[in-house]
Amino acid sequence: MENGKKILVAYFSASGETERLARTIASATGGDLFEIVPETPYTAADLDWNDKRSRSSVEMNDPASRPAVASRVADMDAYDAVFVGFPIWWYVAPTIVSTFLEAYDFSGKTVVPFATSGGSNMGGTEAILHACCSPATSWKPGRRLASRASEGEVRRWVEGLGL
Ligand SMILES: Cc1cc2nc3c(=O)[nH]c(=O)nc-3n(C[C@H](O)[C@H](O)[C@H](O)COP(=O)(O)O)c2cc1C
Repeated sequence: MENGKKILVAYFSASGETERLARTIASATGGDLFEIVPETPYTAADLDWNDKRSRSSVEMNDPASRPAVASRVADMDAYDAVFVGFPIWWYVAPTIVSTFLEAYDFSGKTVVPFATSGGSNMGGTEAILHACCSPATSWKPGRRLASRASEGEVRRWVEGLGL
């Protein structure tokens, strides 16, 4: 960023919408991108919310589920602020986002959640995700944005965060 803060934009995206927004945030902040890639990719059948037995339904019915992530951020220590993006699944973040947050120590860093969705807002997801981080994390209120939000809209939001 212009103030010299190093930004990471980490995101999970099953069908590309959150990835699009993550790229806009990275471009607006000069941040690095990191994709939270599942060790086992989600198939279309896995994402079927009409099927109670689909992988996403089973995982989201079990808040303790922690789907494995395929790789780690090489140098998390280098970052001052980490944006963490995801699609809203069943009104909250996919549990793989908890896997990601629990794998690092965010003490002294700022974490900013963001999401895309079919219309739902962040809802109760911030409390769930905040609890995955050390109490010494500076947590900023997150935001649901359109996946096609403009760089100007993203910049106005980021400026208001006071990073
Ligand atoms: C399993 C599943 C559950 C979803 N639940 C919700 C929901 O509760 N509310 C909502 O507005 N959208 C919901 N959606 C829609 C996604 O949040 C939306 O399509 C999102 O932009 C997809 O992002 P992605 O392409 O980065 O994966 C759900 C999608 C899936 C696959």
